[in-house]
Amino acid sequence: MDQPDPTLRPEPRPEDADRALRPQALEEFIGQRDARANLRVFIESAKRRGEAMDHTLFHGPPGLGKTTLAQIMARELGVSFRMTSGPVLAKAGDLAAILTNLEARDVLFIDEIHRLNPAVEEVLYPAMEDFELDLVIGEGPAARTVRIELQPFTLVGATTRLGLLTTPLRDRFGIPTRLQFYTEDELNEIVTRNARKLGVPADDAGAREIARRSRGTPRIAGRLLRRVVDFALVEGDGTISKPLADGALTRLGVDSLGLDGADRRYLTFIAENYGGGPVGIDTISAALSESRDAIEEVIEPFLLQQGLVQRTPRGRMLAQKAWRHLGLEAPKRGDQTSLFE
Ligand SMILES: Nc1ncnc2c1ncn2[C@@H]1O[C@H](COP(=O)(O)OP(=O)(O)OP(=O)(O)O)[C@@H](O)[C@H]1O
Ligand SMILES: [Mg+2]
Repeated sequence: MDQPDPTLRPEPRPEDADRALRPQALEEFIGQRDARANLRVFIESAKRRGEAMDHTLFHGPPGLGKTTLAQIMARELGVSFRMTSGPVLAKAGDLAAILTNLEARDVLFIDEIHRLNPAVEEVLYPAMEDFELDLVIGEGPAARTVRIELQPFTLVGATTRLGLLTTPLRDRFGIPTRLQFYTEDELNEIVTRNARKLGVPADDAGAREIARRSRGTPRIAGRLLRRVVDFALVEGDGTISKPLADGALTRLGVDSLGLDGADRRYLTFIAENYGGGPVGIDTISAALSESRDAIEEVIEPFLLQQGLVQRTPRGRMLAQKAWRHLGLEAPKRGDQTSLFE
């Protein structure tokens, strides 16, 4: 089975040379209006009080700006940014070493926080709540606990899977923030600005074409822009117009809704093998050779948001819009059809 083109997936890739394009200040960060407005207040308040800002949890699909916002928070708070991730913190001691090295009000960013080892998570609770660390030293009857005071700090967690967080951990975040897919207008602004930064200007229709086909995701917009820039420089006149963007994106296999090969395989499978569903996630996962996690975290959120697919208790179902997009005729289901229009 053909593998999805990694360029078009929202997960981070090593070749993401997007540091130059990453917004550095809250002011430069486009979109996520509500989250941004709230963060501005909480950051300003923490600064006026001279205290560490409350622990903040960013959740939402990959590539929407969780890491970027965490970095911006540290910069706006004027503190250091320390970064680690759930899978990297294997032992309680790993986390303890990081926590004891934090300075007052620092931001500690834990990416993929839903993948913390339970023993490490135990250490995190008192650290988040009381800025204290209970360390067990030694083993067996000689074991004893020492309590270490920590500097007050801000934990910023990020996860694509809020549902996998334990309740005690979730409850310890004062500021839970859900990131949303970006609108076409917001992505248009991001693409226009980034094209200018890359020295290859885009006219409005050109930028909009890239925005429309970026799956609501700035990371994908950044990647598609870089590829379109290549076409503009080599086969075009060094600027991005709609025909140029359209031609480049079509050659990259990005369709008019921004769906890539994996998305289309998912939709086509349900259409052709299950008459539009319902079909269970495990069946889809086995048939497409994609992990269930990848389907739930990466493929489905955008298809659900676009109203192409519905989640029902009996499984996934295609909506009318998906049939239209695939250019297929939806089977007649009697009175059920209207439910999924
Ligand atoms: N609001 C924005 N404006 C401009 N660029 C953005 C914005 N949000 C994100 N980006 C860009 O999109 C890319 C992905 O952002 P980021 O790494 O913060 O996503 P993420 O949510 O942490 O993803 P993951 O879940 O995979 O870790 C970065 O290159 C960043 O520069
Ligand atoms: Mg990230």
